[in-house]
Amino acid sequence: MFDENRFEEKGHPFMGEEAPENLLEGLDKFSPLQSDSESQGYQTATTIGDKIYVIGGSDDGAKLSMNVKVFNKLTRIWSIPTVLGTKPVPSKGHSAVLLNNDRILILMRDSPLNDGTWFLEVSTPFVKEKNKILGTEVVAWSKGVRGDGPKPIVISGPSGVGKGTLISKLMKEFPSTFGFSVSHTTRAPREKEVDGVHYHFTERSKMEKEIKDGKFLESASVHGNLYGTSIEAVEAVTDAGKRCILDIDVQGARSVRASSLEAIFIFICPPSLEELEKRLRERGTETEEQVQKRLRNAKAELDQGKSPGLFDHILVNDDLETCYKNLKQTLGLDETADASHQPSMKNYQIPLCHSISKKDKKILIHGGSNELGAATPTSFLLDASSLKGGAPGRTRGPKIYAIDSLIDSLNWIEQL
Ligand SMILES: Nc1ncnc2c1ncn2[C@@H]1O[C@H](COP(=O)(O)OP(=O)(O)OP(=O)(O)O)[C@@H](O)[C@H]1O
Ligand SMILES: Nc1nc2c(ncn2[C@@H]2O[C@H](COP(=O)(O)O)[C@@H](O)[C@H]2O)c(=O)[nH]1
Repeated sequence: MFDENRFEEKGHPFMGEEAPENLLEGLDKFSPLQSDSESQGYQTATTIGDKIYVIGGSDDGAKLSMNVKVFNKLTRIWSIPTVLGTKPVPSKGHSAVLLNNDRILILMRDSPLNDGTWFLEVSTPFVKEKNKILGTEVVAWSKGVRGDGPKPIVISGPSGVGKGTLISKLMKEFPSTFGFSVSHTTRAPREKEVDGVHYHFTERSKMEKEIKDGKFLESASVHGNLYGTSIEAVEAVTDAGKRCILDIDVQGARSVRASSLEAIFIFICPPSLEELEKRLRERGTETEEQVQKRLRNAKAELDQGKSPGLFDHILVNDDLETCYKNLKQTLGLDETADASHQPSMKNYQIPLCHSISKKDKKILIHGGSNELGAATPTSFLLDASSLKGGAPGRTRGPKIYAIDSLIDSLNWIEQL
């Protein structure tokens, strides 16, 4: 049984190499090799309770696959779980370290740290919830994003209030900061709407199947059609290094609030129902019957918008420029600065050959001995003690400290 508090030391996962003797001397605080995570060929095997999670797969020519299968030690039966989230691009192998007993940290060999740090969640709250809904064993991939990263923004409000108009203004003024989460919908495209840009327009039966397969962060029936945010839509924006904006209805906002996606929730109100009706009609995109339906729904949505704890901010969109200014203020954007500007973090390479030591949530990735003062560190300390977010979406907050010399690495071990 895994014991979170014990020290562990893992050898190089694929080559069967042992850590250099002089490093092992310094690692005397760590117990000998443990069996929580072992490897064979291009796979790692991580034991959690009665289950062994085997990650990786066959070498299909130039590419390795990142498949997941589970061996139940009690029943001695292999199973293939439902895998949610975007899986890592295969590399030259990986290391696996169990964290928190609910997720496996995966480090892709010979990859930049920014691209090569992944988590396979096996029993986080998100995975447990999906287990229940889907009735199958579920695991979920989530990429590690260094630093805190900006929170996604959920914008809700009745149809015609001006959500899309405000979002367009924001994306136009801050093109490198924000990215739009392109939803799926079963409604027909409007004249100027482009598939894949405004929405992914889809068939109801296809979308229903994808919802069942767990591909959506949230979905809802809105004004008679299905709408939903796929996990992929949110991840695509984050992968582009942008802050994700979701334009979704109140039911969707409620689902996202209940998920592990930490976001800022903003509700946009009209100055009056009369003005809302005027805007909907003047937009001219709906039939009279649809306008009536949207107005009826607006009353309920306005009530729900006031539900305690659901929205962090409520803004009234009376004068467009005033509301836009308030929105920017709410998001901490001033008139001139592009808020995407974050201090850049150095992106080191995960060594092709490395050993891993772990104590609690601190992981030493030792890439072999390095000359004192060498330009590129080969050892790193990864501190996973303040992880945030996770599947669906990215896991924010793993801290990486480069270790420049063997002496430093021994000092770190002392501090562990
Ligand atoms: N402050 C405003 N004053 C006057 N008209 C506005 C204002 N904000 C938006 N509009 C107009 O109202 C109409 C509806 O706006 P928009 O399409 O952005 O609403 P929406 O909330 O995104 O609607 P939906 O939820 O149906 O997508 C548009 O024609 C837009 O130009
Ligand atoms: N729950 C979700 N609601 C969504 C999503 N995408 C859009 N919407 C909401 O639907 C209505 C109608 O939109 P329209 O484009 O047909 O006018 C509006 O309130 C949107 O916010 C979604 O992915 N999930």
